[in-house]
Amino acid sequence: MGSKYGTIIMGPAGAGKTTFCSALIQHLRNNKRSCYYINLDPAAEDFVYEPDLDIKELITLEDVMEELHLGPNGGLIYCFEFLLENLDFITDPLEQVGEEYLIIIDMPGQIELYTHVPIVPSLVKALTKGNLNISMCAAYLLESTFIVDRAKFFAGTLSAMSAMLMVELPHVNILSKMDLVKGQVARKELKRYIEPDISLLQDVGDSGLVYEYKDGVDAGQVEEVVAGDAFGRLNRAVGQLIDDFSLVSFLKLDVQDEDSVGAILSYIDDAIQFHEAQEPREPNDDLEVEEHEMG
Ligand SMILES: Nc1nc2c(ncn2[C@@H]2O[C@H](COP(=O)(O)OP(=O)(O)OP(=O)(O)O)[C@@H](O)[C@H]2O)c(=O)[nH]1
Repeated sequence: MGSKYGTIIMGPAGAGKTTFCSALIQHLRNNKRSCYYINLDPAAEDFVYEPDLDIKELITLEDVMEELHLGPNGGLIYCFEFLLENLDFITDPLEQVGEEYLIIIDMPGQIELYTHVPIVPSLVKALTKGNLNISMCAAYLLESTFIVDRAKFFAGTLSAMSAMLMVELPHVNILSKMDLVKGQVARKELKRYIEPDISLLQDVGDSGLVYEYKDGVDAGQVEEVVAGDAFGRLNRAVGQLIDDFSLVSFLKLDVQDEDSVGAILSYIDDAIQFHEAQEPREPNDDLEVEEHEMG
């Protein structure tokens, strides 16, 4: 079975997707592995590594907004609908990509593309089924700085869960920008976010406090949260939902640390079963197959 392997990098705007792609490409190069980098953000401009395939060669957000008088979000949806109508733009070049490559797809940050409209699910289906049959996982990034606001962190966790359910791929969830989480209290508390602990939400309701880790320093008690009963009940219900499904846990990413990038790559490799396919075949394997077919 010939196959192809890839990962689609998703997450909210500014979560560090493109930065992670660059770190991943660098790490793959250091380890003499090949990759095929695709940019699907029709507004992205600055890349450390030039993409092998860039949606801007097909359509740009700037042109769409100007010619069709659309805003940035409507324009982005249009760009993706256009891509879906011209899928050979992406499928044709991918036909040529060998199984030793890791295909990396860098997505835009508008999460409505995964959660509100079935655009990304349709794209994923086209890549993972049919001729291409790419073994693919999603890497979903959420900023670790979100932990300054627990409700925001859980909202982010919910959107990760929603994306998981929509795209139906194995998911690797990542807390990015770990270099910004400093200070002992922050590090200690972080464990409760890696496997989201719903009592964190309860704590907010009970104490009425949130903590700010400003520039990595614990700034302590900075804000009163008016946690009315209804808000508290909603938080608990959302927390319970996340807990019941036990779907979301996070890996920590520090892009400056090669080991951290390597660790995440090994989760991605496992999710897409990359290494199983790369194992060298014994010379006799082919013989056995032939004998079996003949017999
Ligand atoms: N300190 C720190 N900053 C980071 C890290 N990763 C990304 N950034 C910064 O965060 C900002 C956004 O990073 P990007 O990689 O462009 O994020 P993105 O998710 O691709 O953004 P969109 O494509 O706009 O959704 C940039 O200013 C980066 O320099 C990180 O690990 N640590």
